[in-house]
Amino acid sequence: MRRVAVLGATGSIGASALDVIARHPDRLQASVLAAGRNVDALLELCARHAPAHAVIADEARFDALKSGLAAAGLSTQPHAGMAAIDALVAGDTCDTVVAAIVGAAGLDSTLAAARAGRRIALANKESLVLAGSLVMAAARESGAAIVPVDSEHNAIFQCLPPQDGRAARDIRGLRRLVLTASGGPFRGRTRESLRDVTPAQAVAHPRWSMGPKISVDSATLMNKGLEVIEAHHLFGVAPGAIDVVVHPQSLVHSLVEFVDGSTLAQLGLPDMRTALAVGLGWPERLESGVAGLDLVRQGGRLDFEAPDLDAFPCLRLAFDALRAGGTAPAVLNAANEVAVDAFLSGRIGFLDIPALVEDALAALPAAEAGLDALREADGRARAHVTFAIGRRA
Ligand SMILES: NC(=O)C1=CN([C@@H]2O[C@H](COP(=O)(O)OP(=O)(O)OC[C@H]3O[C@@H](n4cnc5c(N)ncnc54)[C@H](OP(=O)(O)O)[C@@H]3O)[C@@H](O)[C@H]2O)C=CC1
Ligand SMILES: CC(=O)[C@@H](O)[C@H](O)COP(=O)(O)O
Ligand SMILES: [Mn+2]
Repeated sequence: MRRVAVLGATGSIGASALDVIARHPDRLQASVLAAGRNVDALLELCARHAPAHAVIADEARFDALKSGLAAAGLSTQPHAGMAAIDALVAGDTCDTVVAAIVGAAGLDSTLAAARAGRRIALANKESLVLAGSLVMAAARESGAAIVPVDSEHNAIFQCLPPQDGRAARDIRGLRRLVLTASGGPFRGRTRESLRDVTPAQAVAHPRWSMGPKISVDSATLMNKGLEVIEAHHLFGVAPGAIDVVVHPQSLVHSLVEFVDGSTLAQLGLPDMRTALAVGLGWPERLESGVAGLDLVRQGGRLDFEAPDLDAFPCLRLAFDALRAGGTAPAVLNAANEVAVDAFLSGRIGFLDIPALVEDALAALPAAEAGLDALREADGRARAHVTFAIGRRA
């Protein structure tokens, strides 16, 4: 029996992970559920999955969690605070961790899981963007297997022969990785036409149902930029050997090209339960609830086009940050998180997102990247963008 800690249980990935887990009561058990602030949703999940532990990151909500569990007659142990999540992940409560907290807030628990040698089904791409070298080094040292569940990286993981259950690195004969991008809700639009788009329009992803932050990232193409950096760390591939192609149907989840001219791809319906079944079951294949792919019924065509870096400069900014190295990806990520939050709450416009990220990267030059320096760069980028937004108001 694999005991699984689902971090970000109340979110979109959390729901997909718990759906797959519930299909395999003989093999998988949700032993820890962790959420940020949504106590009611967490209590509902506890009633359905009966985990041994439940954590709410917002400490002010501990009493609500505790009394809710007691009122429901559940024996689940309540905890509060981010440190409690890290301690549970590192302790004897689980052997597998679904890392699905959104944003840089997921870094500490991902690192805790990597240091503790857990099998990690990794959705929280921001932890790799912020501190990829450190997370990967910690996993190598402890023996933790990282199985990427971000759909593109999961596709590449399936196309490459995994090494000891880990994402393959230093792959002989590899020419390049090709990440597919849906193009988001604004594919085909000019930069100028994006000036007044609303948060509701930006989160209306054409193919995937996801949380608000990653949906906006898909709309700006920052999601693909973050994924390029994620792929660099997971698979040890240089930025010049990672390409992005827009594929609006989101059926080809990514491709791997070899020096002999072969290209391997993984295809499937756009449903994250497939990637999570791979992450939770590997090397076994688990039934996920996702139907097979009928290419004729899906419209009978697969389209591909180049990304428009003029309308969507975030992808270029991410490549620039990866090439600059050091603290630059941490600055990119933190600036983007603050800008996306401001966009979602109506304080800035859509085109301000790339402008603010570019400004932060220019203002905070890349420095050497130890964990303390990365945290400091993250904090300085947040302060810089928050100040810049305040000045505009
Ligand atoms: N959704 C998808 O299909 C995909 C997502 N990903 C990645 O997976 C991650 C999660 O995305 P998604 O599920 O869409 O996001 P959601 O917004 O749907 O969910 C986010 C989850 O994180 C929790 N959370 C937020 N802050 C904290 C915190 N400080 N401590 C603990 N938990 C916290 C939220 O809890 P609460 O709501 O209770 O506050 C919620 O459970 C992101 O990194 C994203 O990039 C990658 C590929 C695909
Ligand atoms: C499901 C998943 O992995 C998302 O990261 C998805 O890729 C977002 O779609 P975009 O290709 O539009 O960024
Ligand atoms: Mn993805």
